[in-house]
Amino acid sequence: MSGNGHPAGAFADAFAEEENALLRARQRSRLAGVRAVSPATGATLRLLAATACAKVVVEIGTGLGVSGVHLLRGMRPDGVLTTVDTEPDRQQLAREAFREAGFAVNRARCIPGRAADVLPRLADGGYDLVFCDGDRHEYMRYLAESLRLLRPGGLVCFEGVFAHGRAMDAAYQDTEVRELREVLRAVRDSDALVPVLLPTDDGLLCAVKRP
Ligand SMILES: C[S@@+](CC[C@H](N)C(=O)[O-])C[C@H]1O[C@@H](n2cnc3c(N)ncnc32)[C@H](O)[C@@H]1O
Repeated sequence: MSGNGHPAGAFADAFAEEENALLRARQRSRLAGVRAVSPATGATLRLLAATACAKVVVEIGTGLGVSGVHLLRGMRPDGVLTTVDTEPDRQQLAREAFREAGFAVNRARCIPGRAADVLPRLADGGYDLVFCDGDRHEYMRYLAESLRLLRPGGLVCFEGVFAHGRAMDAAYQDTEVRELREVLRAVRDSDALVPVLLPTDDGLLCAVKRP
């Protein structure tokens, strides 16, 4: 059963049929207690990276590399993934996953640190896709940075916006849920973005920056 507990989600995960390097990275994530994107979410990221012919992608929240392998699979063969995480030990294992998946070392640039410190150092308007899977409390900040980082026609994606069903249940009013609702509203209502909320696993909010 997939993370959202729906049989259709489990079917979509099985359809994604992950390779051995991904299965190993997923297993290492599980053992380390780090939540990785579901197979269907990974396949969605791969498709979006391919659709955008992505050459330069930013990921916030490297984890142990599951989403990174999916993104790299969809990107152009000369594309570079810049991936940020506060935990260098996790990034070391992510590098291992990229290597096992057959990607040359220069395809991924792992930057240790807090996204709020690292993102302002990245160049304006040059990125094809920004994938946000770091600190849920910082998603509004990631949105502002993404609008600056993305080229016209580039994509931003936020993982986990359902907060395991809490975001859509008015009974929940904790800070994280309120902040996620704020991101959902901001993306939906932005004149600069064309949004969609995909019900894969824990909710993947995506938007294209208007040219
Ligand atoms: C859900 S995991 C990422 C999983 C990964 N995207 C995958 O699917 O394999 C979230 C990661 O974000 C990192 N993180 C948390 N707060 C962060 C921050 N403020 N800046 C950068 N990374 C952060 C955590 O260390 C953790 O590895």
